[in-house]
Amino acid sequence: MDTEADLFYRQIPKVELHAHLNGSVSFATMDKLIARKPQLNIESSRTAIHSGQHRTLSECFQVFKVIHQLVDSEEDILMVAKSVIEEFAADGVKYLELRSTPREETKTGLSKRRYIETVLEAIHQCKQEDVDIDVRFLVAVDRRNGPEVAMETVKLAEDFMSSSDGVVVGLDLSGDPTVGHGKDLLPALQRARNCGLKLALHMSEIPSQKEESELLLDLPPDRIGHGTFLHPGAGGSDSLVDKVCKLNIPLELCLTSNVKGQTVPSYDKHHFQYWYELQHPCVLCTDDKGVFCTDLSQEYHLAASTFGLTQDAVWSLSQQAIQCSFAPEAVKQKLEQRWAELRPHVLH
Ligand SMILES: CNc1ncnc2c1ncn2[C@@H]1O[C@H](COP(=O)(O)O)[C@@H](O)[C@H]1O
Ligand SMILES: [Zn+2]
Repeated sequence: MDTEADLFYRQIPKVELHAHLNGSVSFATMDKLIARKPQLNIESSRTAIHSGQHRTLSECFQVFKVIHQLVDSEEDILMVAKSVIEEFAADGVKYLELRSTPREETKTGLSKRRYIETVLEAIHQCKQEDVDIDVRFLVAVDRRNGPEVAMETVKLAEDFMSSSDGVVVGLDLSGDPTVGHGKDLLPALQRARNCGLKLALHMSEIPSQKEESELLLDLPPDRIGHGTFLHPGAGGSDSLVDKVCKLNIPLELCLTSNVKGQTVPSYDKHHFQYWYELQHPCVLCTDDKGVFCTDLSQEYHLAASTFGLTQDAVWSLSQQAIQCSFAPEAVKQKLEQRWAELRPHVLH
């Protein structure tokens, strides 16, 4: 273990822009949830993919189903959200955009509105407790649930955008990419865009989504999640790459998630290299730090060691992420200032 290098990656201030709440639950929190619900008889080995292990992407979605059984009440969501925020802060994340799919649970009387309110309450409590991190929220649309639910979710997000004091900033499109087609969700996404919600869309996470990505890019999104198969070398096209470049749409890249989920064969084949060489804005993210057993420091470390990035380059990468966030300009400026102050303490 190279502990000095580990320290460097932990010490750099970081911005996390792609983190699914229920995929980010740590082992420690998972153990608490399992102990709360012994009747479910769930083993902790079913809620995470450990080092060296791989799963197909569809197996990853089975893992989320298990986690959703464990997180099904206001009490659970509050605990999970608070712990996840504290863990990101402890890892040196200064600005976090958390995303989550509002769920209704008849068993516990949870409504989608209460779901979002509870996440916002967790964010509020962390702020009150002076946890050193600025947290915003993206309401997530699970593509599997179809156009009506997507529209209903957008309307909820709209309500919260105006009532949450700037905490709800955007909309995420995620869920199993093999299910449904983005064209059916365009009216909902268009509406979200028109009312001022920022769009962070999972795109081309699997090879068969070329046509869908063309359509989604015409919205256009404000950020792209993964984009693994956009470029010609991966079966995408020049036209897709040209659109992304012309519109300068940042990519959220999640190395461990893609390798463990087997959409990328190995770290050195990750599309980070392609886009980084084009000098396109790339933001390293964790996706699901709990499920994939990682954290943001580790993702920076992995990118640096795989692609030979200098400490200066790593610093620039983390700093550039500020401008890719959905934070208001004043917050971005404060973060830039923070980075400038910390630089001499971290870079030698
Ligand atoms: C691995 N790649 C991925 N691709 C697509 N969607 C993903 C994902 N990882 C997570 N999610 C989405 O996030 C949900 C879990 O968090 P929340 O319950 O919303 O907090 C999953 O059910 C899925 O919809
Ligand atoms: Zn994701």
